[in-house]
Amino acid sequence: MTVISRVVAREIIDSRGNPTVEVDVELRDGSLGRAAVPSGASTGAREAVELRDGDPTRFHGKGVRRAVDAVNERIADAVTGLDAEDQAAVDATMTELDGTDTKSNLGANAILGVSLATAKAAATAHRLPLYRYVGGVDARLLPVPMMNIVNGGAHADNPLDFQEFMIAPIGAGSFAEAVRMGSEVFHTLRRSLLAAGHSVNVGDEGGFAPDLRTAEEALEFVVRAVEETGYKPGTDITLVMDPATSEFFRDGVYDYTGEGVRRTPAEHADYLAELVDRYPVASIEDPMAEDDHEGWRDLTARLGDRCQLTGDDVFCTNETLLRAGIRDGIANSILVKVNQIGTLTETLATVTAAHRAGYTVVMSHRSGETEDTTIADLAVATGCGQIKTGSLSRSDRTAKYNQLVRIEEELGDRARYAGREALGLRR
Ligand SMILES: O=C(O)[C@@H](CO)OP(=O)(O)O
Ligand SMILES: [Mg+2]
Repeated sequence: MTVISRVVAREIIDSRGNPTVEVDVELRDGSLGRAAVPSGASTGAREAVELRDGDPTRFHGKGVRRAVDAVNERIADAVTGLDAEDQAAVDATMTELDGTDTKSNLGANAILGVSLATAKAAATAHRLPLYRYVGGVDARLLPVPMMNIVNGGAHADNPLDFQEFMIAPIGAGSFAEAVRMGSEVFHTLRRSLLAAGHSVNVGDEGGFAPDLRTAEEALEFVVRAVEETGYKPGTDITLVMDPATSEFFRDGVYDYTGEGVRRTPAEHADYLAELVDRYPVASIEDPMAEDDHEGWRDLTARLGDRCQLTGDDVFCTNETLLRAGIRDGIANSILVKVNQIGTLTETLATVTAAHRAGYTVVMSHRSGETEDTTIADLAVATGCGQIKTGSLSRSDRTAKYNQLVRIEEELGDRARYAGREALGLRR
């Protein structure tokens, strides 16, 4: 009874006020799956293509009517009658219909909406929560949240060159406790920023966007907020950064425009190593730019045994790019974003390839999000042990944290909180 009987897409609004695709997949037994598609701002060059209309008279050219039409007029016909339980077949049907390597024909936003809604519909038909339908009986590991409390880069209009400064409550006893700890630090930070005369307006992912210039200034504020809240930096709560360096790697140098400094790849690596020495930073995402493979290799050899180095733009959740990186000694971890690759099947294949190679996996949101909480379930389903889904002040972000609180409650005694081991932390 898990045969797909109806597929409908529509244009909805995301957390930045931009249009995005939402898809309903209905099965013959009446089960409904609904999924909304996220969207990035600092995107990797090799991500699957998000189809936008380019018509300046609607949504300043950002409309997704073409992607919605692709679902309603082409994908719906192709997948109606297929078994929603056969996720791989549904996803393969769409990628074949698309016919390109980048999903630029139908749009990765169109394809992903159908892919995720199909899984959700099948889960509903089986009366299973999504995390258990996808992950099976062993899906009971709650991820360490990486909570983004200071925003910069492409996600805010302050001068900070680095995009994200996060806290990860590795010492919590449960996910709910991790959320409480994060929320407490968030409010302490708010007070101390205000006391120092800074704005406490927030950026795209809900972290504060104060007028700071250097990573050191941001890290000082965050470490102090952790301490003032009563937690031990590095033990109870560790720090995570996403400098999103592809955004400021130009002509072979790292161009810190906010700070007013240009660093060669070697100087930039020295700088990151210094930050790791001076602050309890356990994980850095995109420390090197997507095109700076040499820099990536050198940094991995230099810092990889004491810091999680997570590839976002460099891998784009793409199994082929990941395998090349594994072969070349790039990174020791991968950020996984469903819309970078465009189907659930390919996402899961990338997670499996990473785990087989001993790479850690961080499930991630995009800077443009909706109330959809699929990634919370996927973090538990894959047992990856880490999720990055923004701050504690916007519903598009808290929706994921709250879903994980519910999952933990539902699992009861079976739930385990990933804790410090999830980041590959041995020290
Ligand atoms: O760089 C990132 O990791 C993401 C999410 O935080 O940002 P965006 O969705 O803008 O690519
Ligand atoms: Mg990133």
